[in-house]
Amino acid sequence: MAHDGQTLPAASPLLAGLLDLTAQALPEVEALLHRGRETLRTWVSVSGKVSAGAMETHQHAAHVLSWLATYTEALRQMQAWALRLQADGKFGETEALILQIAYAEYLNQIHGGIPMSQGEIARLQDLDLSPAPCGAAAQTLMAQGNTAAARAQLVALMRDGRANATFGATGLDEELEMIRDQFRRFAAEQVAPFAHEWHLKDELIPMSVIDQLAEMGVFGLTIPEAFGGFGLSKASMVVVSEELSRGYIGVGSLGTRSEIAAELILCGGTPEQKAQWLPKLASGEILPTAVFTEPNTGSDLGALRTRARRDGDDWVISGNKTWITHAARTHVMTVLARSVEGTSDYRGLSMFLAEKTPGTDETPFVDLGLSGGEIEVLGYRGMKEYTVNFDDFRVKGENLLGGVEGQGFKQLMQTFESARIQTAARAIGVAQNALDVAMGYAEDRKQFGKALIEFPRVAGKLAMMAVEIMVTRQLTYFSAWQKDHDKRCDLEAGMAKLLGARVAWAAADNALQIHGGNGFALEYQISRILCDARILNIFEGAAEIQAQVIARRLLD
Ligand SMILES: Cc1cc2nc3c(=O)[nH]c(=O)nc-3n(C[C@H](O)[C@H](O)[C@H](O)COP(=O)(O)OP(=O)(O)OC[C@H]3O[C@@H](n4cnc5c(N)ncnc54)[C@H](O)[C@@H]3O)c2cc1C
Repeated sequence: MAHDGQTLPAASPLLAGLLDLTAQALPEVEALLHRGRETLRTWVSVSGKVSAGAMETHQHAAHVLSWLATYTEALRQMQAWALRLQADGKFGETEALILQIAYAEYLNQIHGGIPMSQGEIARLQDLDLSPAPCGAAAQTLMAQGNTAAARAQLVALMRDGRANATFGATGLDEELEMIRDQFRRFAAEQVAPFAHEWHLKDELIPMSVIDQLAEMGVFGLTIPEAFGGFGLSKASMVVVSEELSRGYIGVGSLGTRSEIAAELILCGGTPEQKAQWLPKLASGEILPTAVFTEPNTGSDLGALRTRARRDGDDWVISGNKTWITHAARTHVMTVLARSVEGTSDYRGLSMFLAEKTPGTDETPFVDLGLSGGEIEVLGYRGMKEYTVNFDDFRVKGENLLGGVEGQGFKQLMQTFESARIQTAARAIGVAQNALDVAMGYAEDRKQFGKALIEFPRVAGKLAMMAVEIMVTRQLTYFSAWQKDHDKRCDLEAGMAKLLGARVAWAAADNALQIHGGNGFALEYQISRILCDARILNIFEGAAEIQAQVIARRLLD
């Protein structure tokens, strides 16, 4: 039944006039953000410009601002989602409870402290914003929105709706939901039953799975039709990544490298490079890998030291790279290396499309000038990570991306929006996977004569997972929508990734807690999901770097 936010049965935990309350609370948060931004601006400005040194001195405050901005955007998108659903007659009780709990919880956290990580709380006083005035609507939401009764009712509805793909309508159109169904079925049948064994045995995802994904068009989803792709939206890429990651993060991440390589070539490649590489990337005939990080250079990529020098028509690359995912099977490496003599910053970097002979698990590297080995890891297995050493490794002259030197860092930055949206989608998938298994366990396991899900502390965890998953979804879908409409979305994509990583980790940790001792047993899937969730805060811009980038953009 559609819920109009005005009329309610007497015993409902829903607040009367919910959409009016949220509409009134939102501008207050926006005003708070505005004040915080101006405060930070005065702290970090030197001669009217943002000073990098001052930003570092005030790093904690800057990151508080980033989290405040992320929560503000999340609440804005939740309101927009609710209004769209209401207009379509789809704003039911589940969606209303999710909106209400999200607003209540995030408003309370904004005023009481936002967890940036477990031990680091973003407080308004860090931006000289305390005490913040709060209107009647916000006060009502904060006091009566996220109640035990609201969480219990949401979980009751979730139990009734377990067959549904998502808890609460996503607000996406029918075509995207059909894509979701297709990939959800695939993940449930071909991925989820095997993922834990691949993880425990540290095996590469079978090529048969990759071949099926290629047939389903995963690698060419967003590549234009003119280059052999499907030319679909980034929103479709989000839905596919969500559902594949819900089966297993390794499978949901197979497309990441293709997405990065395709974006690099689409944005920065010559017409010949586009014609040569894009159709093969789209079909999955070639699997790319991203080769950026070095043992001494991770977050500060601009400082990397791997060298590329001209030798006749060719380039010759020397240096050590690390943490290269799926490096064994790859056919082409997008390598960031320093080609401009006498430089030590991002301006001297160039991007190369370095061809590699695909290796095997036993012999990952067979080409002359290329060596390396597997890095054993906690989670995010299935593609494996490798050190890759270049020792006078030859790359054809025509494989310098765009045919111009010194553009590599800029070219890479152009891929950040898509890569971060895709990583946020992976985080949603992992969080949803955690919720799925936790809910199943909490239904089946009995203590004190009842199913665990009957206990408020257990149900409350499940409710908060569902709420935060929807919040991250809406932020991610918004970023994808912006991207699909040619609007700049680095800020929103960064926020979605930042929040998504925290939400996935919290969901996995709480899901493990619901499993009690069994959650600690390798045999149970949740042990894997916890390890898989942990990576999301590290790669594609570590949480601290993401917050730094967001803060810097907020001051533009
Ligand atoms: C499983 C896995 C897969 C990966 N796959 C790939 C891949 O395919 N290709 C590739 O090129 N790379 C890959 N990476 C590398 C990944 O991108 C880096 O690990 C990441 O960029 C962080 O770099 P780092 O590990 O060197 O950490 P560091 O840069 O050393 O950072 C360590 C910590 O310090 C913090 N920190 C650093 N600088 C600052 C600052 N200025 N202010 C505040 N805090 C700061 C960071 O946020 C982090 O918490 C992968 C990594 C992992 C673990």
